[in-house]
Amino acid sequence: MQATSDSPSGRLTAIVPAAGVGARAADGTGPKQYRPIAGTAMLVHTVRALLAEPRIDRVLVAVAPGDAQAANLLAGVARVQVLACGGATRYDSVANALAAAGLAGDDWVLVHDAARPGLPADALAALIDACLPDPVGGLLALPVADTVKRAGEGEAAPRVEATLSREHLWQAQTPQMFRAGLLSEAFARVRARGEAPTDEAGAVEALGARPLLVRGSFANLKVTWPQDFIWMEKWLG
Ligand SMILES: Nc1ccn([C@@H]2O[C@H](COP(=O)(O)OP(=O)(O)OP(=O)(O)O)[C@@H](O)[C@H]2O)c(=O)n1
Ligand SMILES: C[C@](O)(CO)[C@H](O)COP(=O)(O)O
Repeated sequence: MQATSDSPSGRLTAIVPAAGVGARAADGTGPKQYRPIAGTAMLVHTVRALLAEPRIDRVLVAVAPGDAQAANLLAGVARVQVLACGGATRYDSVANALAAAGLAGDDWVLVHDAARPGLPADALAALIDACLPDPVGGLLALPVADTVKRAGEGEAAPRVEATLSREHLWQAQTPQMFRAGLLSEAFARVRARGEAPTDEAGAVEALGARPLLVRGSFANLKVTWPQDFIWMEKWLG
């Protein structure tokens, strides 16, 4: 499956992985990206946040094969295309969408989780401003603010095994923005090693490159647990 593109080289394409099942947020109503938040499906909030940025030329939404919900929700929305190319992991879904996107090596790709509907416009603009002149690209992230504990393994009631230093630690968010050529090369490298990194920066790091860390926002929370919906409802409502 190939996404149609009239983008000249150097343009910016967003890829939204939306093929997860949302096991940690499960409430029996299906994948979390379709659950309403303030009356609108999570995925629609996420796509709107990306479309509000004029430098994004098009948004490719990667859904599981056979999933018709995204296509129904986004039918007729300009600059949006739904691709039934989702895979077994987030990495597979993004890699499949990138392969289908038909991009030139120096086109930019901005990958953003469907599960982060609260992306603020200023954080997205700051990421693009920082990455466009950069040779590597980068990601939104937040410096770790809390004391970090490591728990012991296999315990019914987890107990602290160690307190770790939080110095220099950041929590990765999305979007993550890289040139299509660099990201394809990075994905090929990790695939050859039999790895499936949990974010795009992790793949780029495997090439020895050092992505930029651009300060994100708490509002850009990844909706993961049932209680995250309550907070996101307040932010988006
Ligand atoms: N095979 C997969 C798994 C995840 N994702 C997407 O990757 C993003 C981040 O993943 P996560 O929040 O972990 O979502 P789920 O995998 O759906 O959640 P869970 O791990 O709780 O099942 C989500 O937008 C999700 O839809 C995807 O496109 N393809
Ligand atoms: C990419 C990501 O949002 C960065 O924090 C995160 O890793 C995705 O979540 P997953 O649970 O690893 O799919």
